[in-house]
Amino acid sequence: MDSFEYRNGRLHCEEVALSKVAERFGTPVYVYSRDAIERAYLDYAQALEGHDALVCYAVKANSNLAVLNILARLGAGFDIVSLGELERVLKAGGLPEKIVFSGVGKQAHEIKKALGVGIRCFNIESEAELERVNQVAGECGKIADISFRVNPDVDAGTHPYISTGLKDNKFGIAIGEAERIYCHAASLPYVNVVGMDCHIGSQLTEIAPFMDALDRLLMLIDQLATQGIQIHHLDLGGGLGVCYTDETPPTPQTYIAAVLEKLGDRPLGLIFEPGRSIVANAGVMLTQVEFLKCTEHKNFAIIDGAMNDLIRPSLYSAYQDIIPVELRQEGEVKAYDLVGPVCETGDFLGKNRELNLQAGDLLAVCSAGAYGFVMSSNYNTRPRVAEVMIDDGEMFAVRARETVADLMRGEVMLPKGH
Ligand SMILES: Cc1ncc(COP(=O)(O)O)c(C=O)c1O
Ligand SMILES: N[C@@H](CCCC[NH3+])C(=O)O
Repeated sequence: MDSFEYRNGRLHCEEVALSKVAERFGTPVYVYSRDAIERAYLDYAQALEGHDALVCYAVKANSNLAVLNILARLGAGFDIVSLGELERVLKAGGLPEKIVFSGVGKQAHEIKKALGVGIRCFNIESEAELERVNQVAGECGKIADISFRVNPDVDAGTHPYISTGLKDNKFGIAIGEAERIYCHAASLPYVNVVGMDCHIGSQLTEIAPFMDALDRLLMLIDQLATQGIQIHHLDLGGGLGVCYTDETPPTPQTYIAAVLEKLGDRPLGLIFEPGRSIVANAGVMLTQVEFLKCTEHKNFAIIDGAMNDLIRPSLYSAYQDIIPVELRQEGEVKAYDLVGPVCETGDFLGKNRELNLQAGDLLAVCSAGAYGFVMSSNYNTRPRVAEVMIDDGEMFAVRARETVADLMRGEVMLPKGH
């Protein structure tokens, strides 16, 4: 979290004191650093310089238009999984020819729109989906460039809920069936086989699983060549982990160097789809302590942020650092469970955290730039929070806080007499 540091005991995002952000926009609020996003993207782009390669940011990690626009201006491509994400990327200035479309359940209208704007490639995840893409493309009078997401059956060594490359997972086509399915695709009139992709899971902290998957895919690519099927690009998905607490994931440079070494002089284009490693540590969520509730058994700090604002701790038991926005000299450090106002026992952002707290204190939940706001909900009729971008010492509201009226928009009561 290089962009977030204490200056004279006050947590800053670059030159901006986070207490000022809370004062102006209220809490809870997500705060992102443009500089951190750019540096994380450039780590990938620079490591790939001189190669036929594209970095397609995984929009699902953080789809705020300002985030997408910052990346589009740097020339990034995008990995999307829905029509909504496609519309966002186009609105943010992303180029269709740099978009890859992933996901297990692409609907006909989504495929049609993506074909219409001319995306680069459909990452197909099943034979049924292949048939659908072929049919829709035929109806539109187009030929769709496709890749198959191959499930290499490797253990990514990550949390089971975010592991995707095992044969029990719903994602991709089984590696054992890939040759047959590729041959079938090659016989269809409205698809053009151009690539192969995989994504074995998220928050990987070792290179080995990526390399295992790569070995298996390269063998498959060679096997397909003997059938006359040429693979032009290999898309290795996302998945590179970040440091939430004490993890030491490989840097993009180390990971990419290992990939390039293994590829040698094969004439293969490369695509990466990083999400978390671009935005996680470029953001925090600020929350305020409402009450302290201390008993002889337990100390609770009841905060205004909840599981609906940031669900990772409740959903995956994920650990994210929670640190004070202003360091306090007086008072006493105690172990607190940091719990929100939502009516669920599972509503916590952190447990057993050693903190020196008073009601009214501001806290920053760290590494919240990825899978934070995007996974938030309106549970308990809680409006989704604001998002703020820090750029060059200035704060910009890049998403306004929802109002309760926003939440009721579109709802109607039954008419009288019913
Ligand atoms: C197909 C695909 N690509 C890319 C990503 C982004 O992954 P990460 O945020 O771990 O880089 C995901 C999510 O895990 C995904 O499912
Ligand atoms: N949402 C997950 C990661 C899933 C990645 C989606 N393919 C997380 O918060 O860690």
